[in-house]
Amino acid sequence: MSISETNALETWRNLPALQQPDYADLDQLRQIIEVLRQRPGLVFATEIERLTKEIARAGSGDSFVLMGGDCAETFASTTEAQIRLKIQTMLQMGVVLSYGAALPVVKIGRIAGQYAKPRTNALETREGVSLPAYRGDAVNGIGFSASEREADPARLLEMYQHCSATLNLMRAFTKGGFADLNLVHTWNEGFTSNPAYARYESLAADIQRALRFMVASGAEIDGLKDVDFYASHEALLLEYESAMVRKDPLSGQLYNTSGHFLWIGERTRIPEGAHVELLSKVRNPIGVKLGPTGTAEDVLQLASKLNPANEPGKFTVITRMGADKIADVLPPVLERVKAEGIAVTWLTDPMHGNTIHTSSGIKTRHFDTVMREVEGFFVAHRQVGTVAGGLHIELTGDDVTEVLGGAFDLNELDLEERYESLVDPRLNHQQSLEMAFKVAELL
Ligand SMILES: O=C[C@H](O)[C@H](O)COP(=O)(O)O
Ligand SMILES: C=C(OP(=O)(O)O)C(=O)O
Ligand SMILES: [Mn+2]
Repeated sequence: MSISETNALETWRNLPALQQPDYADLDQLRQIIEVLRQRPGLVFATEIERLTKEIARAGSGDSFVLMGGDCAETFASTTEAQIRLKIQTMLQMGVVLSYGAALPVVKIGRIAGQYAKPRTNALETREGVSLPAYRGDAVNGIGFSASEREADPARLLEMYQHCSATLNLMRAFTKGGFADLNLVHTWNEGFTSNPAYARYESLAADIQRALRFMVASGAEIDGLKDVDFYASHEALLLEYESAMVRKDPLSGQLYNTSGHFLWIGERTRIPEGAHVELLSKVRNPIGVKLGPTGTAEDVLQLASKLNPANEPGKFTVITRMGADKIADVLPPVLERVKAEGIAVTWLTDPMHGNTIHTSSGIKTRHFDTVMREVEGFFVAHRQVGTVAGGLHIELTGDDVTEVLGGAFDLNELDLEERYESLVDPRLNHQQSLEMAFKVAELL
């Protein structure tokens, strides 16, 4: 990029930037940012443009978006097994949703970049000692010591490497034959065998019968051998996100190559803030979270900054209002946005408005409450005549015990068994599949 193009990207620096790390060594930060600027982009313009078109289709009801993954990826979880199980879970959910609802499913991981977290409190206090809160592996360490909690710019480069390794595996899994629909029955391998998977097995058997029938009828089914799987994360760390912007040599347009889809969180989505400013400069499809205090006016202002041309697929709103509030808060927002003719693809995040703490202080959510928000989302859209475009959830492919309820009816004691998330509780593999079956019914 030329100097003037780089400067035009820097306007965010003059605006309020919330939730940024407090780096002690700014020289080191600048050096690392320079290195990142020289690194190859992680994702590519053609993939990003294809995703925008796919999200536009979801916005008009011709497909459905499934966006999911960890609340916070960690460097330690960049293992083949963990990445594979996460992708496998998403692929399985995609099959359940698309076969169940007869709709194509656009699969987008919260993956290969989801390493930075906004926090409610800047400090964490334990036994009278206060230290900076953990803000994700991209910023500092989870250990409760002053040195671990110090924001370290070198972690940005480390994150780039983890993203790159994750994307490499993701591309191999989804383009290298693993995602072949003919192998749909094998996707349960690696998960502990238990009766709750019977429903998936029987769906897989149906699909294979259908495929055999298609082959016998002479149909071309090569397209089933690989899938498009996209990467998304919250674009929180402005230094990193701006360092990953590249000019596409073919079109001359700017893309944030840190991920295909980027969203701005509930805490940082101020229309005149730095996050919106930076992301308004790139071609990527952009999402914003909208919590219970969000208004139609917020959506309209954000749309005019992030999608001034009103291009379908470019602007997504991810509502996370809480199961008890969605019925009151969402319909008026949908009415007004519809009346103004603004192109929005609407997703539901039924996790973040429904976080609770158990009596022993564990952060969790209940599967039934989460499902109630999903139902409220479908009801609101049906009522207003807008399109419920997809689902945004926190999940893992591992058999963790972080969310209450589900087919095994996990209780508060179970949460102590296998709680691994460093920030928010995730649906485990079986709860994720269960949700996919339930959402397929709603569709
Ligand atoms: O993932 C979302 C937020 O980072 C998270 O919910 C904030 O959690 P906190 O309230 O524990 O800071
Ligand atoms: C921080 C998150 O959500 P929100 O901005 O909606 O609170 C998240 O998705 O992890
Ligand atoms: Mn979260």
